[in-house]
Amino acid sequence: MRHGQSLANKNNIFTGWNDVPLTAEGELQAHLAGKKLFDEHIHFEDVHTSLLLRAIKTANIVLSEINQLYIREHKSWRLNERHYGNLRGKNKQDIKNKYGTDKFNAWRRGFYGLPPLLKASDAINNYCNCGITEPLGESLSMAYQRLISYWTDSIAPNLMNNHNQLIVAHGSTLRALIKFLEVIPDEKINQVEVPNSQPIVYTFDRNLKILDKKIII
Ligand SMILES: O=C(O)[C@H](O)COP(=O)(O)O
Repeated sequence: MRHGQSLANKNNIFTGWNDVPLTAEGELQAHLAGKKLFDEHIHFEDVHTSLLLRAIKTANIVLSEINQLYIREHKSWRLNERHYGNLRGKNKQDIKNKYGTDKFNAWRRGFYGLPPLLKASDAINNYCNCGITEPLGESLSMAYQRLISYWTDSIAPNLMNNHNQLIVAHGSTLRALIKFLEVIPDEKINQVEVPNSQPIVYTFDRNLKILDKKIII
Protein backbone atom coordinates (compact mmCIF):
# COMPACT_ATOMS: atom_id res chain seq x y z
CA MET A 1 0.00 0.00 0.00
CA ARG A 2 0.95 3.62 -0.47
CA HIS A 3 1.50 5.79 2.60
CA GLY A 4 -1.24 8.08 3.93
CA GLN A 5 -1.48 11.71 2.82
CA SER A 6 1.82 13.56 3.40
CA LEU A 7 2.23 17.27 3.98
CA ALA A 8 3.65 17.58 0.44
CA ASN A 9 0.68 15.64 -1.02
CA LYS A 10 -1.65 18.07 0.73
CA ASN A 11 0.23 21.08 -0.62
CA ASN A 12 0.60 19.61 -4.15
CA ILE A 13 4.40 19.59 -3.92
CA PHE A 14 6.75 17.18 -5.75
CA THR A 15 8.36 15.10 -3.02
CA GLY A 16 10.44 12.11 -4.11
CA TRP A 17 13.19 11.53 -1.54
CA ASN A 18 12.24 14.60 0.56
CA ASP A 19 11.39 13.25 3.98
CA VAL A 20 8.04 14.84 4.77
CA PRO A 21 5.65 13.84 7.58
CA LEU A 22 2.10 12.52 7.33
CA THR A 23 -0.69 15.04 7.88
CA ALA A 24 -3.31 14.36 10.55
CA GLU A 25 -5.55 13.26 7.67
CA GLY A 26 -2.79 10.91 6.46
CA GLU A 27 -2.51 9.30 9.90
CA LEU A 28 -6.27 8.87 9.99
CA GLN A 29 -6.21 7.27 6.52
CA ALA A 30 -3.56 4.81 7.73
CA HIS A 31 -5.65 3.88 10.78
CA LEU A 32 -8.73 3.32 8.58
CA ALA A 33 -6.76 1.21 6.10
CA GLY A 34 -5.41 -0.86 8.99
CA LYS A 35 -8.89 -1.41 10.41
CA LYS A 36 -10.13 -2.62 7.02
CA LEU A 37 -7.08 -4.84 6.53
CA PHE A 38 -7.76 -6.38 9.94
CA ASP A 39 -11.02 -7.77 8.51
CA GLU A 40 -9.07 -9.60 5.79
CA HIS A 41 -7.47 -11.87 8.44
CA ILE A 42 -4.07 -11.92 6.74
CA HIS A 43 -1.11 -12.88 8.87
CA PHE A 44 2.08 -11.19 7.59
CA GLU A 45 5.57 -12.58 8.16
CA ASP A 46 7.43 -9.44 7.09
CA VAL A 47 6.82 -5.76 6.46
CA HIS A 48 8.93 -3.83 3.93
CA THR A 49 9.13 -0.05 3.84
CA SER A 50 11.28 2.62 2.27
CA LEU A 51 13.63 4.71 4.41
CA LEU A 52 11.13 7.57 4.31
CA LEU A 53 9.16 8.67 7.34
CA ARG A 54 5.76 8.74 5.63
CA ALA A 55 5.98 5.05 4.67
CA ILE A 56 7.49 3.90 7.98
CA LYS A 57 4.88 5.79 10.00
CA THR A 58 2.04 4.42 7.86
CA ALA A 59 3.37 0.86 8.22
CA ASN A 60 3.57 1.18 12.00
CA ILE A 61 0.01 2.51 12.21
CA VAL A 62 -1.30 -0.33 10.01
CA LEU A 63 0.62 -2.97 11.97
CA SER A 64 -0.77 -1.62 15.23
CA GLU A 65 -4.32 -1.77 13.83
CA ILE A 66 -3.89 -5.39 12.74
CA ASN A 67 -2.10 -6.35 15.99
CA GLN A 68 1.06 -7.43 14.15
CA LEU A 69 3.64 -4.92 15.38
CA TYR A 70 5.89 -7.87 16.25
CA ILE A 71 6.61 -9.02 12.67
CA ARG A 72 10.03 -8.71 10.99
CA GLU A 73 10.63 -5.22 9.60
CA HIS A 74 12.85 -4.40 6.60
CA LYS A 75 13.70 -0.90 5.39
CA SER A 76 15.33 -0.29 2.03
CA TRP A 77 16.21 2.75 -0.10
CA ARG A 78 15.12 0.59 -3.04
CA LEU A 79 11.52 1.16 -1.95
CA ASN A 80 12.01 4.95 -1.66
CA GLU A 81 9.83 7.11 -3.86
CA ARG A 82 11.16 7.76 -7.38
CA HIS A 83 13.62 10.69 -7.04
CA TYR A 84 12.01 13.75 -8.60
CA GLY A 85 15.37 15.50 -9.19
CA ASN A 86 15.18 19.25 -9.41
CA LEU A 87 11.36 19.15 -9.25
CA ARG A 88 11.38 18.15 -5.62
CA GLY A 89 9.98 20.75 -3.28
CA LYS A 90 8.29 22.53 -6.22
CA ASN A 91 4.57 23.07 -6.65
CA LYS A 92 3.10 20.73 -9.29
CA GLN A 93 0.77 23.35 -10.76
CA ASP A 94 3.64 25.86 -11.08
CA ILE A 95 5.74 23.27 -12.94
CA LYS A 96 2.82 22.47 -15.26
CA ASN A 97 2.32 26.17 -16.00
CA LYS A 98 6.03 26.72 -16.59
CA TYR A 99 6.83 23.69 -18.80
CA GLY A 100 3.44 22.75 -20.29
CA THR A 101 1.21 19.71 -19.94
CA ASP A 102 3.18 17.39 -22.25
CA LYS A 103 6.48 17.71 -20.39
CA PHE A 104 4.70 17.65 -17.04
CA ASN A 105 2.87 14.43 -17.90
CA ALA A 106 5.99 12.80 -19.35
CA TRP A 107 8.00 13.57 -16.19
CA ARG A 108 5.21 12.62 -13.85
CA ARG A 109 3.54 9.64 -15.50
CA GLY A 110 5.70 8.48 -18.43
CA PHE A 111 7.95 5.43 -18.03
CA TYR A 112 11.09 7.00 -19.50
CA GLY A 113 10.47 10.68 -18.67
CA LEU A 114 13.51 11.89 -16.73
CA PRO A 115 12.78 15.02 -14.66
CA PRO A 116 15.34 17.86 -14.64
CA LEU A 117 18.27 16.67 -12.52
CA LEU A 118 19.53 18.12 -9.27
CA LYS A 119 22.97 19.70 -9.23
CA ALA A 120 25.32 17.37 -7.34
CA SER A 121 25.93 20.18 -4.84
CA ASP A 122 22.17 20.25 -4.05
CA ALA A 123 21.95 16.54 -3.16
CA ILE A 124 21.03 16.07 0.50
CA ASN A 125 22.57 12.65 1.11
CA ASN A 126 20.59 11.90 4.25
CA TYR A 127 21.65 8.32 3.86
CA CYS A 128 25.41 8.57 3.40
CA ASN A 129 25.85 6.76 6.74
CA CYS A 130 24.29 3.65 5.20
CA GLY A 131 26.37 3.83 2.03
CA ILE A 132 23.61 5.22 -0.19
CA THR A 133 24.24 8.10 -2.54
CA GLU A 134 21.13 10.05 -3.37
CA PRO A 135 20.36 9.94 -7.11
CA LEU A 136 20.17 13.30 -8.90
CA GLY A 137 16.82 12.32 -10.40
CA GLU A 138 15.11 9.20 -11.74
CA SER A 139 12.68 8.26 -14.47
CA LEU A 140 10.11 5.65 -13.51
CA SER A 141 12.13 3.12 -15.51
CA MET A 142 15.22 3.83 -13.35
CA ALA A 143 13.16 3.43 -10.16
CA TYR A 144 11.71 0.22 -11.64
CA GLN A 145 15.19 -1.33 -11.99
CA ARG A 146 16.17 -0.78 -8.35
CA LEU A 147 12.72 -1.74 -7.07
CA ILE A 148 12.42 -4.97 -9.02
CA SER A 149 15.81 -6.19 -7.82
CA TYR A 150 14.48 -5.76 -4.26
CA TRP A 151 11.32 -7.67 -5.17
CA THR A 152 13.36 -10.51 -6.67
CA ASP A 153 15.89 -10.77 -3.83
CA SER A 154 13.89 -9.88 -0.73
CA ILE A 155 10.16 -10.35 -1.36
CA ALA A 156 9.50 -13.02 -3.99
CA PRO A 157 11.44 -15.80 -2.16
CA ASN A 158 9.36 -15.21 0.99
CA LEU A 159 6.12 -15.36 -0.99
CA MET A 160 7.26 -18.60 -2.58
CA ASN A 161 7.61 -19.98 0.95
CA ASN A 162 3.96 -19.05 1.57
CA HIS A 163 4.89 -16.10 3.79
CA ASN A 164 2.58 -13.12 3.30
CA GLN A 165 4.44 -9.86 2.79
CA LEU A 166 3.29 -6.31 3.54
CA ILE A 167 4.89 -3.56 1.45
CA VAL A 168 4.31 0.07 2.39
CA ALA A 169 5.83 2.39 -0.17
CA HIS A 170 5.09 5.24 -2.56
CA GLY A 171 3.02 6.23 -5.58
CA SER A 172 5.75 5.76 -8.19
CA THR A 173 7.53 2.75 -6.72
CA LEU A 174 4.19 0.98 -6.39
CA ARG A 175 3.30 1.91 -9.98
CA ALA A 176 6.59 0.26 -10.96
CA LEU A 177 5.72 -2.86 -8.96
CA ILE A 178 2.20 -3.01 -10.41
CA LYS A 179 3.71 -2.66 -13.91
CA PHE A 180 5.97 -5.63 -13.22
CA LEU A 181 3.34 -7.85 -11.57
CA GLU A 182 0.56 -7.09 -14.05
CA VAL A 183 2.89 -6.92 -17.09
CA ILE A 184 1.66 -3.46 -18.10
CA PRO A 185 3.26 -2.13 -21.32
CA ASP A 186 5.48 0.99 -21.02
CA GLU A 187 3.00 3.18 -22.90
CA LYS A 188 0.09 2.21 -20.62
CA ILE A 189 1.73 2.86 -17.26
CA ASN A 190 0.60 6.50 -17.39
CA GLN A 191 -2.95 5.20 -16.80
CA VAL A 192 -2.08 3.62 -13.45
CA GLU A 193 -2.68 5.69 -10.30
CA VAL A 194 -2.10 4.54 -6.73
CA PRO A 195 -4.14 6.53 -4.19
CA ASN A 196 -2.89 7.12 -0.64
CA SER A 197 -3.58 4.41 1.89
CA GLN A 198 -5.66 1.94 -0.10
CA PRO A 199 -4.15 -1.55 0.37
CA ILE A 200 -3.99 -3.73 -2.74
CA VAL A 201 -4.09 -7.43 -1.85
CA TYR A 202 -2.61 -9.79 -4.43
CA THR A 203 -2.99 -13.56 -4.20
CA PHE A 204 -0.39 -15.51 -6.18
CA ASP A 205 0.04 -19.07 -7.36
CA ARG A 206 3.27 -21.02 -6.74
CA ASN A 207 4.98 -19.26 -9.65
CA LEU A 208 3.86 -15.85 -8.43
CA LYS A 209 1.30 -15.46 -11.19
CA ILE A 210 -1.61 -13.36 -9.95
CA LEU A 211 -4.70 -15.35 -9.00
CA ASP A 212 -6.62 -12.46 -7.49
CA LYS A 213 -6.34 -8.72 -6.89
CA LYS A 214 -8.46 -6.88 -4.38
CA ILE A 215 -8.32 -3.18 -3.54
CA ILE A 216 -9.41 -2.47 0.02
CA ILE A 217 -11.34 0.82 -0.05
O1 LIG B 1 6.90 12.21 -4.92
C1 LIG B 1 5.77 12.73 -5.00
O2 LIG B 1 5.58 13.91 -5.32
C2 LIG B 1 4.57 11.87 -4.70
O3 LIG B 1 4.90 10.85 -3.85
C3 LIG B 1 3.97 11.28 -5.92
O4 LIG B 1 3.66 12.31 -6.71
P1 LIG B 1 3.02 12.12 -8.16
O5 LIG B 1 1.67 11.50 -7.97
O6 LIG B 1 2.93 13.53 -8.67
O7 LIG B 1 3.96 11.27 -8.97
